[in-house]
Amino acid sequence: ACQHRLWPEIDRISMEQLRYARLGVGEGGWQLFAEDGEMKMYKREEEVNGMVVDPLKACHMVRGVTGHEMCHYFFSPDVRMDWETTVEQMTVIETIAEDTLVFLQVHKRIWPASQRDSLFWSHMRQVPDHNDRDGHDIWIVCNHSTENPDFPSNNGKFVRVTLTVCLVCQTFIDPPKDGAQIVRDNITCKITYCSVVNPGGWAPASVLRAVYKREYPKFLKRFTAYVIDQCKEKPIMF
Ligand SMILES: O=S(=O)(CCO)c1ccc(-c2ccc(C3CCCC3)c([C@@H]3C[C@@H]3c3ccccn3)c2)cc1
Repeated sequence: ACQHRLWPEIDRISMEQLRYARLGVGEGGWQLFAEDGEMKMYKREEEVNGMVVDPLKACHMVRGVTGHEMCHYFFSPDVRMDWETTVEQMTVIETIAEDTLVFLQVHKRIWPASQRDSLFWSHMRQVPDHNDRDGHDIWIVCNHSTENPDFPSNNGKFVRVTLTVCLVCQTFIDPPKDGAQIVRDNITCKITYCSVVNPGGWAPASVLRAVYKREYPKFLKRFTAYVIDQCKEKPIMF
């Protein structure tokens, strides 16, 4: 992967997104728009050329899974269609490395907007976390739009969205008493999910904002429930 032409961009954007995810929501005009238990969703209202591109930042605490497990299932193409209900087709068009893939996805049409597709590299990485006492690393998956001459955007069929998404997960362990073995009940995963999606072509602001408001909470709740369900009978992947 390190000699691939995209590697410098992949490395830079992934680390930028890690820093961005770890910034609090105290400053920068974030407004809380959805809450569900431990999950808090914030957005900023932004438009580019009259198109809604509202950045999103979601913070969540999930008990019983590790950050490695959360990122593993988010990254894996094999299980994508099991939890990602807003995607109609998903293809891996390039394998840059075992932790770096290029996806082409066709998203379900959201009336009255025209149907969208997305083409993005996806990179998973473990990052040592210096200021974390119990020494558990941070896992990140970063998805960022890219181009590929074999799959030109606006090929007449779909409008190509551009996106930058990151899932940053940190594992916290509440060690059991008397040195007993760690079980899932002793584990909590702190998730920060950030996303900026540019619709790539005009769509009514009111429709897009309603879609964002409805779809993001559903998406994150469904994904985290899926990971909990997949992991509960399996050995812990730290
Ligand atoms: O986290 S991921 O990388 C997981 C891999 O699939 C990812 C998540 C979401 C998208 C996405 C793509 C298109 C659209 C819209 C834009 C105009 C018409 C379609 C949206 C809007 C934000 C709303 C939305 C949010 C969540 C789920 C579906 N819809 C989101 C892409 C990738």
